[in-house]
Amino acid sequence: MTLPRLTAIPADIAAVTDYEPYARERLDDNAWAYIASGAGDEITHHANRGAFDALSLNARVLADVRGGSTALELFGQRFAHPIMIAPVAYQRLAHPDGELATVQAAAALEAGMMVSTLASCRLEDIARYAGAPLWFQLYIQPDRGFTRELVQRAEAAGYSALVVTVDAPIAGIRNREQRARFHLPQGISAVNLQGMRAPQPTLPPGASQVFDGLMAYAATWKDIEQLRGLTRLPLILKGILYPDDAELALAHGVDGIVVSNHGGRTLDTLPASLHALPAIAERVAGRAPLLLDGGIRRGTDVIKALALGASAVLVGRPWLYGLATAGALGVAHVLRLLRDELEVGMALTGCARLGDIGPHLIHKIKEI
Ligand SMILES: Cc1cc2nc3c(=O)[nH]c(=O)nc-3n(C[C@H](O)[C@H](O)[C@H](O)COP(=O)(O)O)c2cc1C
Ligand SMILES: CC(C)CC(=O)C(=O)O
Repeated sequence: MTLPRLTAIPADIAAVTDYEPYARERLDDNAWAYIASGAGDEITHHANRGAFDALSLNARVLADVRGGSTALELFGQRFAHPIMIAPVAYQRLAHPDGELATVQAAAALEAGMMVSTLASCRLEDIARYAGAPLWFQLYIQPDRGFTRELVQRAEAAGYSALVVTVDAPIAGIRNREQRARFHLPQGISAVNLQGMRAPQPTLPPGASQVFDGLMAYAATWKDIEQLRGLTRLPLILKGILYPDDAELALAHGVDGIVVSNHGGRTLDTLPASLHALPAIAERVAGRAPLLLDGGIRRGTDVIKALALGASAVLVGRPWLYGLATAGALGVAHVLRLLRDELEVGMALTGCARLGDIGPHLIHKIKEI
């Protein structure tokens, strides 16, 4: 038995993590296994949080922060704050209104939003509610002609950047999903992929199901080169953790990078995304904006990510739990909490602008 959605926010939801138990009571075991889980032993999923908790901030006192602002510009687009809605598949698993509720909350809170290729609502319907930049997250499909059409549909609907997720050419080993026998319930599907041909490679005897089957049509750098030629939209790669890949991305004309381990849902034991960020920031050296996701649960986490080289962050599960608990209201509240916490954190670290946040804010224990 699952509980009904809330229509008002109770006082005991004071931080975004307070939504998790509320969401659990409102989702069945099937949806919960998909939404909350990570890959394998969930080591990376937990490491994402641990990395933020292990860093301390330096306070700065008596700074004049009047007139301060969290605004920024990315790829020529203006954002009121650097907290974005990460692409998340099948949001109707969390709430019947799915992505339509999320985009309305994002619009109200002026949050940029990335819409998944695997959205459970039509990308054109979602775009109607956009209030801040809406970016399309692309999973390159085995049918490359269909992939091109999808990009053209997103462009025509007004999406203002293309975020190609490159870290999940095949699903990770999701044991929690397997144990719960996760399946998409009837009526929830990747509606934007309707009509696509799904080529089935015939495997010669002895061939590998993974290398020759599941990976037979996986994207490579060649596809990024082709996409670069296909679209004038800013092209961002999501799921880079290794500096050499960041370098390759730039060499292929990519405009931005999301440092991400997919919320710990692809390869378990990858490093925490926060730990991967400094080496990538060093290699990229300001040639393209970096975004980061994985484990952001507090405004202070946003400050830590920006201090280590990110320009903005993406948030996944927290607002999904808000969506499951109270629909658009819950998503909006999660965004509000994070933005308020960011402003308080900036004020207490003496930062009037995002540009004032830098490595000096990360506390280093002096060796004695
Ligand atoms: C239920 C769920 C579905 C996801 N679906 C997608 C997706 O379709 N495309 C994608 O690029 N990332 C997807 N992600 C990963 C998120 O975009 C993001 O990288 C991750 O959730 C960030 O970590 P966090 O949940 O700790 O904030 C998904 C994450 C979750 C939790
Ligand atoms: C099919 C999956 C790879 C979709 C996804 O991105 C996720 O569940 O994290």
